Amino acid sequence: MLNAILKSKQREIETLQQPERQMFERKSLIESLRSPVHALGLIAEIKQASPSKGLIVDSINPQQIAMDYERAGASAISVLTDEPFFKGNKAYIAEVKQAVQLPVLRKDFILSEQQVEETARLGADAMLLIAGTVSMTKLKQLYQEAYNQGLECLVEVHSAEELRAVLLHFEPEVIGINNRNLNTFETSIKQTELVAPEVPETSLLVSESGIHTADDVQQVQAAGAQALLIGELLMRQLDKGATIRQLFRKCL
Ligand SMILES: O=P(O)(O)OC[C@@H](O)[C@@H](O)c1c[nH]c2ccccc12
Repeated sequence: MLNAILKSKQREIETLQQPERQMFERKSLIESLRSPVHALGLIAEIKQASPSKGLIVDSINPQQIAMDYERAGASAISVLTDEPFFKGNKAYIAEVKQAVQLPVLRKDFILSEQQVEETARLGADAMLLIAGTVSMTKLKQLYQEAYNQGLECLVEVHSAEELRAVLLHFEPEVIGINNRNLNTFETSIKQTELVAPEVPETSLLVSESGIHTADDVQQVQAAGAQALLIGELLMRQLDKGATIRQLFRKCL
């Protein structure tokens, strides 16, 4: 599946036209994650569909969801912008920036410098970089280009091997351990326990995907996660605030 997504993304990049630059006040992802409202930082995601789950909700109002997340004490909003596989939209970035004060992370498959520039123009504060999708040399170049454009990055790995390869090239400020294997879609929060010991002390550690219960949250916190990235569970729940409070109830 990942290969199909990357192929489609390459074609998209070939015809990419730079959008007009949106002007918003930049908000720092890392600063927000380091001063959480709840026991851990929370990146709450706006995601209508995914290749593993299909349609998650029938329709979405990104501004309303972002405001609900903000009120519920989220630290940042993750916005899917990939259309073919996640039913996202690039315009959601500006819509969400207009609606809330939180930093906005662009979630897409960023493979080229043009997309980094596009991300800055769309008004995002930060973007996702996935270690399993490009060479390590390219990953480092994209990371540097992002910071040149004033964007922060969440660098995502799935395995300890991937993380080690990244660390040979650079030390990301924010590291995400994706509990979901993007090739098989298998999700296990044990992945965070497995990989966390190899994350440098100076990097902020985010546990991503498959987090559904207060036990899950307690488990990844014990493993060393400083923040969570949650999509599906929050998208399915009408009362975001109650769901988030429930999730943190077993944390210190
Ligand atoms: O919906 P979940 O299981 O809570 O997962 C959220 C997020 O981690 C997931 O959407 C994600 C993680 N890495 C990605 C890369 C691309 C697209 C999406 C993702």
